[in-house]
Amino acid sequence: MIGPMRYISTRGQAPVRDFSSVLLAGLAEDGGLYLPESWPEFSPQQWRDLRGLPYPELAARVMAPFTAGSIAPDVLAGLCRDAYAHFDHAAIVPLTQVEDGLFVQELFHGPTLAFKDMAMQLLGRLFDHVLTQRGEHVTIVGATSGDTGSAAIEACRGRERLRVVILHPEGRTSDVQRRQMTTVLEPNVTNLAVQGTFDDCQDMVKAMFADAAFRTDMHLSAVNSINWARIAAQVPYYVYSALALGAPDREVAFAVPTGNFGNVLAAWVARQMGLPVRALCVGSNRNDILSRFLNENDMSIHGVVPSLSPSMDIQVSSNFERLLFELLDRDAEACARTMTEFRKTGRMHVPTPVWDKANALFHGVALDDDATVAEIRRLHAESQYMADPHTAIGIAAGRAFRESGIPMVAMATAHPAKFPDAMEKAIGIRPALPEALADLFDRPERYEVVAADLAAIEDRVRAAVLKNS
Ligand SMILES: Cc1ncc(COP(=O)(O)O)c(C=O)c1O
Ligand SMILES: N[C@@H](CCOP(=O)(O)O)C(=O)O
Repeated sequence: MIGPMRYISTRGQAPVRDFSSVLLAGLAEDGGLYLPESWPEFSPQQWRDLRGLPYPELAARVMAPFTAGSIAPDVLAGLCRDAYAHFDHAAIVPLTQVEDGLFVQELFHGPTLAFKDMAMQLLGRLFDHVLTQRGEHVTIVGATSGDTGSAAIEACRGRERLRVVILHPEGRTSDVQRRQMTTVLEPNVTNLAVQGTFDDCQDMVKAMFADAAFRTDMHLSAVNSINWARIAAQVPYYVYSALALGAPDREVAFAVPTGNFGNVLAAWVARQMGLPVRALCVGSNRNDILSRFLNENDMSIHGVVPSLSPSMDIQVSSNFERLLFELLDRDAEACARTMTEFRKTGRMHVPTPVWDKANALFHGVALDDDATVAEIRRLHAESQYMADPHTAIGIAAGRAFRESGIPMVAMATAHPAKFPDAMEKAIGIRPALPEALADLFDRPERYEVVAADLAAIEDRVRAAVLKNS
């Protein structure tokens, strides 16, 4: 019997909540991010008992401590079965070996061809379940650099209790990514192309949450990884691959192409739960703030530059705050102070003992576009593996820190067909979209271009709510 899980904010000034309330709240009222009051731990035998389970069942068992007190275990198991029923691979998250000691775990077998479906397909169903129980509606506002948006739209389209407004940076996603969002014409879906970067979109979302009256009136909720439920739903695939490679009786390491720090944070959560994780390798593109932090203790914002891996064109990685809170021994005041200072000055430099703690586990590697192209080419030639630009960066990061006897699992976060221009540049092949998306470029699009201006964006959200009331 598991006790109810309670959630606290990284900034210490928001109400303590249960899982369902955290799901609906998204961001904490003090601007912080929710995380569990204490970390649930699995014993080695409890890990072993999960070996060989079908993915949906494993996911429900791994997530159960996080939803305890809010969602009954059999309900969660049913939602997980439903969420992963239409993935196009029997294993859901298949594992492939590409080199000696180096494995790739494919997380892109869901409907929008990116790892975001792993959490979002479940979140759509969790929202429906909790909102139906409470007789409520919410307005989801989300920021995307390309993949979160389409996964959220796909998971929420047509759901009666949800309206979804997605902000993407105009002209900074791939055409496939944009069309996956803008060709969905259900009335509960609104797409805004913001004249700015992903960081501007994310700042607009956070500013809407900080506008207390607007937040309450619009019943705002979030599907970005600022929402704890997103992180919780990303933990199980790390468990799945670790168990397949010998955990808990053998250590494993993970390599994760990183932008908003949500995916790699989920791996860190698995470690907090007792999974033997030796190392976490963070791959960045030329927007290399995270690898600069890990290598030089320099988290200074340089401005976002477009790259061949647009989903990682990010400088302010929201989820780093959850790690920082832990690195600061859960001192919420210090965490709030550090984050406020970071946003004011654009720089963060943490005390050396804190930085050392991060470095004991995390390693950072940055690849520019030329190195990314070279890595895609190398993988294709030497391992006959077709990696999209994000995945290639993760694999390169993993190779840089591979240790003998410790399997390194690199996360394949998107299908190469989402980035045909980059793939053509690297290997001369434009990977075809799967059948379900074959006519994507013939479908009509609907979106509005807006300035990165809070009042203008709040107006569009109000209009979307009115349309769907
Ligand atoms: C394909 C792809 N890879 C990697 C990332 C980075 O993941 P995270 O933001 O969780 O660090 C993203 C965006 O989030 C993505 O869409
Ligand atoms: N790369 C993401 C950016 C948002 O990340 P999230 O995990 O916080 O939703 C995207 O593709 O939109």
